[in-house]
Amino acid sequence: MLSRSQAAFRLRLSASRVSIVGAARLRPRTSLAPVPASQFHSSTRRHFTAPSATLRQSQELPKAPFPIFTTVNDFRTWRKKAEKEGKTVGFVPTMGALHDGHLSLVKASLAENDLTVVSIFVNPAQFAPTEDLAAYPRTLPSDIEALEKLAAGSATSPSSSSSSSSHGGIAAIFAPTVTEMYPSPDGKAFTQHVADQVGAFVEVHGLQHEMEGASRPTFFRGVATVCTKLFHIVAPHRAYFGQKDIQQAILLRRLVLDLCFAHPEGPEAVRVLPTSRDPGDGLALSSRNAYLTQKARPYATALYKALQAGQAAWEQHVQGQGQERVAETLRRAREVAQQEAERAAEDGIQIDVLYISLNDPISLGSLEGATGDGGKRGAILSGAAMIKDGPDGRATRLIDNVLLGFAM
Ligand SMILES: Nc1ncnc2c1ncn2[C@@H]1O[C@H](COP(=O)(O)OP(=O)(O)OP(=O)(O)O)[C@@H](O)[C@H]1O
Ligand SMILES: CC(C)(CO)[C@@H](O)C(=O)[O-]
Ligand code: BAL
Repeated sequence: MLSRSQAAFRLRLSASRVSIVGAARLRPRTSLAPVPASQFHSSTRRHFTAPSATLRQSQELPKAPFPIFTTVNDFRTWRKKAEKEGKTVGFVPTMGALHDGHLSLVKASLAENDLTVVSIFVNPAQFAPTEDLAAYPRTLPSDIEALEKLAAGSATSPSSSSSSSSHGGIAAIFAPTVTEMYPSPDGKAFTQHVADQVGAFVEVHGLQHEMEGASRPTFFRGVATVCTKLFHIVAPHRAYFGQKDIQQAILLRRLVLDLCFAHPEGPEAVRVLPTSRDPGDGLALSSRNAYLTQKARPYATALYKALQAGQAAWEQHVQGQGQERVAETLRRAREVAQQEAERAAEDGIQIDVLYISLNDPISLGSLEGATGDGGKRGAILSGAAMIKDGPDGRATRLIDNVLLGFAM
């Protein structure tokens, strides 16, 4: 948790204009329509104003007062300067399409660090070939705008001309290309087919196939791999993640512990912030919520309602035997999920609950039917659901969780 004293850094305002370092094909987008990952950006141009057609288009990008680096080398040059100046660096890895949940992580980083780096990279390695890599929202201009607004709100004093200086603490965006993150000396394009991949990949055994991992078997391999790369490149003192992706956070803490990462500085430096929710109905904010139709949106809270019902059962059964409490928690959550799915179906909205699971917060092992202490050190009640507007509608995959009897 952040202490007040840690939050007391004086943040500095930079008046410099946007500089997209190493960026070429950034293009303004006004909707969430899909853009192929390869089109997002490429290679080596050094200045925003370079006279290529694609760069001219990119002048419509909001004028951000922090640099946007697309190459590892350019980013490292900046990072070395920050190091020399003795600045602490907080890091918020994202896949873009920023919402208030992401911004809550940025705010936490601003409060604890001199400089904050945000990465925006839709990581192909964590998407199975059947998943939504191509359709994933890519909204760089509005992401920059959101960060700029946030920074302007938190700026407290004018900056120096230091090259690692920041605007309200937001110092840099790292938005690399796929080839920058997955270099290919043999010239082969990155493949999402794990069996055909060549090169170094990172796995966290025992944690990567539970819960979400059962439903997305190669997901955490992709996350651990990209976060290893990002941690090496950004070299943050602290990194910020959301509870919404609780398994990811737990697995990354274990990765940092087991592989002796110096940056972030140990598992506790992997900060986990509470899930930001829609203030109206509690739906967990998620970039994928943009896929929901207007008609489906009110039903998207089915999972959260189910988890809340499970949480209430957990709290009511404090005196029960471990297994009784576990069973009742799951029974209630699944019952409400079923009721919510039936209610949605009456209105033509299809909800498929992929799993509702109760797991140990350290081993991530399932507590269901287990002979252990039935959640004495707390439990994660989590789930995933597909929601579809009509039989031919596009499916939106939602996840959510509540923490029972422990905090991150
Ligand atoms: N509602 C939220 N509250 C707090 N943190 C969040 C929330 N949603 C996402 N995050 C965190 O933001 C970081 C980047 O997540 P990501 O860019 O994948 O966004 P997302 O909304 O989770 O997208 P997706 O639709 O892919 O699940 C992760 O650490 C994630 O846990
Ligand atoms: C951590 C992450 C940025 C890695 O791609 C992603 O899994 C996410 O956004 O949660
Ligand atoms: N935050 C989770 C990213 C993903 O679903 O790929």
